This record gives sequence, structure tokens and C-alpha cells, in this order.
Amino acid sequence: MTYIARTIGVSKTYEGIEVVSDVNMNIKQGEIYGFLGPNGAGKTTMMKMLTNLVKPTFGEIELFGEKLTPTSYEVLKRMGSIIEYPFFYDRLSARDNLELHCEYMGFHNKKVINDMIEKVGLKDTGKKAVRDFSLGMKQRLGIARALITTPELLILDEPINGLDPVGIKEMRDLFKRLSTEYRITLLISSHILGEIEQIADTVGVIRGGRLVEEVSMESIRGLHSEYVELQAVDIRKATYVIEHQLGLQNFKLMDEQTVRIYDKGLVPSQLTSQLIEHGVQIESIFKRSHSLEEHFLNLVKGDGDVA
Ligand SMILES: Nc1ncnc2c1ncn2[C@@H]1O[C@H](COP(=O)(O)OP(=O)(O)OP(=O)(O)O)[C@@H](O)[C@H]1O
Repeated sequence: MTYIARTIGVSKTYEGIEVVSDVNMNIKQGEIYGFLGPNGAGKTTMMKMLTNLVKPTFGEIELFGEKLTPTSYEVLKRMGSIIEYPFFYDRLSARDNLELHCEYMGFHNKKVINDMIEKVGLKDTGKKAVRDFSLGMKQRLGIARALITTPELLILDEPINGLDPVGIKEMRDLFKRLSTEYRITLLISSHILGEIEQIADTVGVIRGGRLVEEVSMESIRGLHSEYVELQAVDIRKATYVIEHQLGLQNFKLMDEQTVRIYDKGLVPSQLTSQLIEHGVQIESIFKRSHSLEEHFLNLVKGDGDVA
């Protein structure tokens, strides 16, 4: 497994208060890593540490396999970020803003500007001043600016915050494109699950400065599909009926009395009538669906505002 960024036991204390505690994050090359947590959980602080804006009190950070130190300039050149709200000259156009940025950064390859403007979908804005941009357009311009040095890793703190549904959709599409077409690894923070779950490959959940979960969305989806749970006196007989009479394959014996059936095509009324017909005494039967939302809400319970 190639990790583009890792944190090893990272903590940060401000004025005697530990706001990030012993965090181990593992961001794989090429993925979209969704960093989810309520306001004040420590997302921005983590991102600032990853970009060398803030030094960890304890622990280590590895970027592109190298330990991050105060002089890791080469490593930092391989990443782009938007952590605070990006500043623009609001009387100037998107292109002029990006040109000024290149000059300021001493980056002489201005040819990339057109590519970046196109990449983030601002090609048609022409001479329009940034002050007349929507919030979504400004966010995309910020991303274009962060992409100018063609980073391999892009770190975005709450990039969807405040956008309307159209803006959110455009931003999501942009993230997917950056990931699939341009192979950029993305670390995106949010306090809203719905924003993260549709795009992320891996989700890290932070609460009160602690990373309470880091998991692939694929495994989470698998875990939280719907199932029917059956309790019966003679569970062996019940599984025989499930397998041979109803032709179902996807079930799991949980204990001496309980079986969970994951088959999507299962009709519970059919199951009960077959079981009764074959003399199986049913103790209980119910359909369960533990949604993704419930799962994450349970993880951050107590802190309130993860939606
Ligand atoms: N420079 C600082 N000095 C003191 N405390 C700080 C500083 N920066 C952040 N904190 C505190 O650290 C905690 C975590 O803040 P952080 O901004 O990392 O959280 P967050 O998850 O990004 O939340 P939000 O989405 O509200 O920005 C908060 O309690 C915050 O008040």
C-alpha cells in the first residue's frame, strides 16, 4: 500500500489544552479521503499540521514517504491546499488573479493557467471580475490556484461550506474529475456526512481531537446493508428452509438461535410462511437497516452538529 500522507501519534496542545490527540491518519495515493467531524473537532488543526503551518506538539508526519520537518520545502511543493478562506483581488478576473499569483510565487510557467481555468470549469468567465463571482466560482478559483504547481496531493478545508445545491454538485464533480482524470489525491474536510459519503473512498472521523474511525466507504457500505434477523428454536432447520426451500445463499449464523439473511430478494412474509409450513418455531423476525448516517452519528454522538 502506498501512502501519500501519514500521521503517527500526532497531538497538538494549545495553551495547555490538547485539541488533537494521538491521531494516526493514513491517506492512500490516488484516493479521496473525507475528513469528517463536528465544528471544533480538530480538522483544521490537523490540516495545518499536514501543511507545515502548525507544528505538532507530539508525533510525526510523513508526506510522500518522507518525514516532515520545518525545512521540507521540496515535499511541500508536491502539495496544494486551501485552509483559510482564499484571498483574491476582487476587481481582477480569474486569469489576472492566477497570473499575479504565479508572479508572486516566482512560478514562471504561465501556460498552465489556461489549463487550470478549464480544469475547474471557469473557462467562460473571461474578463468578469472576481467580485461578481458566486461563492462556488470563488472556491473553484481557489482550487485552480492551488493546482497551478500541479500538486499530487490537494488539501481542502471545508470546500463545500456555504455552497448551494448546484455549487455542491459542481464541486463534487470537480473532485471526482481531479481524482480520476488527473490522479490527484484529495483530503477534504467537512462536518456534513452527506457531502463526504458520495465522493470519499476513505473516511476518517474525528471527535474531540481523536480519530475515532478510519475506514473505507466500501467496507462501511457492505457492513450496513439491510438484513432480516430471524430467531428460531431450531435454527438448523430454519437455515435448511432458507437455503433449500427459498434458495437463498447470503445468510450468516450468528449464534445457536439467530440467523441474519442479507439476500436483497428476500420477502419476509414468504420466509415466515415457509418456516411455518416446515414446522420451524419462530421466536422473532425483523428487518434491520443500520444506515451509514446512523453509523457516523453514533461515532460522533455527544458533539452535536454532524449532519
Ligand atoms: N491557535 C489556536 N489557539 C488556541 N486554540 C485553538 C487554536 N486553533 C484552534 N484552536 C482550538 O482547537 C480546537 C480545534 O479547532 P479546529 O479549528 O482544528 O477544529 P475544526 O474541526 O476545524 O472545526 P471548524 O470546522 O469549526 O473549523 C477548537 O477548540 C479551537 O478553538
